[in-house]
Amino acid sequence: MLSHQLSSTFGILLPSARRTFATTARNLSAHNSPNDLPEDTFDPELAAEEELQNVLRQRKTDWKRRQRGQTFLDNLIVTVKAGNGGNGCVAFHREKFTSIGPPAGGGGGRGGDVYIVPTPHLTSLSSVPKIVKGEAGGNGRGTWQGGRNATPTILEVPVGTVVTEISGADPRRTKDEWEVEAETLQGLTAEERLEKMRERRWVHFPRFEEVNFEKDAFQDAEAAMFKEEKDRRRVRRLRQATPINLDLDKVDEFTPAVDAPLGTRQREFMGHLLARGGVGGVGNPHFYSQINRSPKFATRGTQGEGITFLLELKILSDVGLVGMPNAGKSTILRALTGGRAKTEVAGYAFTTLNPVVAVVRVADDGTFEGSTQGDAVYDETLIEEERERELMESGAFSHAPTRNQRSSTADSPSPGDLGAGHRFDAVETFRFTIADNPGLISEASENVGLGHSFLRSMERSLALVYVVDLSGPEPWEELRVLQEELEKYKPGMSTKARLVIANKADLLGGDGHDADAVMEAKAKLHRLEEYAGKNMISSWAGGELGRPLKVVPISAKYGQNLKKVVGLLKEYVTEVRSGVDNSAVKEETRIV
Ligand SMILES: Nc1nc2c(ncn2[C@@H]2O[C@H](COP(=O)(O)OP(=O)(O)OP(=O)(O)O)[C@@H](O)[C@H]2O)c(=O)[nH]1
Ligand SMILES: [Mg+2]
Repeated sequence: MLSHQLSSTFGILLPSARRTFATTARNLSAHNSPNDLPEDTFDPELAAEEELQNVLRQRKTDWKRRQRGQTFLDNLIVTVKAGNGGNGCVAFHREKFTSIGPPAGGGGGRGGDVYIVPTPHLTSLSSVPKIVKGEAGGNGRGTWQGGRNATPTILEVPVGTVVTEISGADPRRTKDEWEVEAETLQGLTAEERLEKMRERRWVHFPRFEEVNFEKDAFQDAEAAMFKEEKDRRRVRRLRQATPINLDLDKVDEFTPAVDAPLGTRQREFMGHLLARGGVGGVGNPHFYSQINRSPKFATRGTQGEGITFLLELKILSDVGLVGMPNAGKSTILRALTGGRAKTEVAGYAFTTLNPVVAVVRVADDGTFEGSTQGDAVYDETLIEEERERELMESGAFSHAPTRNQRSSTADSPSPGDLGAGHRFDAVETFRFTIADNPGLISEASENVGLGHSFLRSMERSLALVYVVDLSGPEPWEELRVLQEELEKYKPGMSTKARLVIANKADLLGGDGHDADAVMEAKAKLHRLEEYAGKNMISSWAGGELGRPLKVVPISAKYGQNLKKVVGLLKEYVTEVRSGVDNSAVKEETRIV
């Protein structure tokens, strides 16, 4: 929608049309000026392919919109049921010349435990199942063959997930095996109840059920079992009194003990235990005694623990970008990280579907990683891919030095000479995280557009930054809507805003020689500043006084004036992190 407005107001080519000119990217990277127009080399094959890509992307976006934020999950209730233990077996040994052998039923295997482990490969809880079932242990078999122990189930969740056990009187809590049994036994006579309870606990030799019940040996075994079960129940209740609470904010790595004796088996780290599997039942040899030399019963395995958990994904970032679709939030993120953050940029609304958090690294002199990229242009993802492919095919990278070669030839580099990536480590003195969010539109707080699940994740940013499209007809109107939506979602939320970024300033002011256009651009920026100064007040981090929001005009695409933004953000982040206000008002530099 906005790109249409842009194209008509400022006479630039629509992105989809622009992409069909194969030389666009090369032109932009060679001259690096917004006013250089591409040569007309239309490639119908490329155009058709790009059209198809566009349709596919648009379809994905439409589907996502229809889901109303359902596919981005940042909180989820998961019921975990560990595996049941395998049943014991009733069998007697048979072999040649031994017609009546000793009892030989094997025990059941252990039920599978369920573990949880954080992984950096996931970013949302949408792939986490709502019900997790552990594997059951194998049943015992004849000739003393024990059942197989079940392999544990490992539940992978994104890093930053907080796991809370739902316990107590909460109706969402999973009932334990005794509560479930009590429910099923309700309304039955005493005899029926005993029958049901025995059925759930014992395995009998075929047709010996009634005989077993009469035997003293069985009744003793049953009494012992009930006592043991009582202890098990008490242990389970004690465990429930201290609910599991985990904050999985880093990837745990298995570090083998260095002082372990040689030959000790190191247990692999599987994650954090959520639910313990059931114990396997015992086979009939277990009940062999002088008074019962032919036990014809065995026990069933116990049930695995069933626990309900609330998983919450906390996407914590220092700064959250808030803006309408197409304002250029993703481009800003890419420009600030020197293209390291891989977030999609395209000229249609709702390109970004899930929040993306990236780290901005700053050196002492205000240089940030993105500013080390020279005159890089942060264009739409498709155009950049195309540009890279063309360069690769033309062999432009064949003589490029490797990372090692680069570092060995550099003598005493200044921050500006260093490229992005590990080499920036040497000069980095400050870092903060910034979250690119999906676009907000009017009524987003009523779950229109991509819904309010994103507003919830924005809520977790320490500070917010508005991003508006300065080339749009009324950027102040965008600002008003954004503020209104934040307030409607949660009153007071807009006071977290610290800055207004007026993006796409390169589209204003003509080619710089047209005095009228420059005046017009300046007047527009002035009006925006006036609006922000009058209507938008951010709260001090530590006090009650308000402070009007600053407006910084930038061009994310051409990386202009970003140093100013990074400088201010560094200041604000330090302020909100410490809860103390120390902002110094400095004169703004303008690029129009
Ligand atoms: N001329 C110009 N175009 C820009 C600038 N920043 C972004 N754009 C273009 O604006 C369009 C939208 O950019 P995105 O970064 O995808 O916008 P967004 O705010 O992330 O959009 P959504 O993810 O849909 O909310 C793309 O075509 C960008 O190339 C800029 O500074 N100047
Ligand atoms: Mg985006």
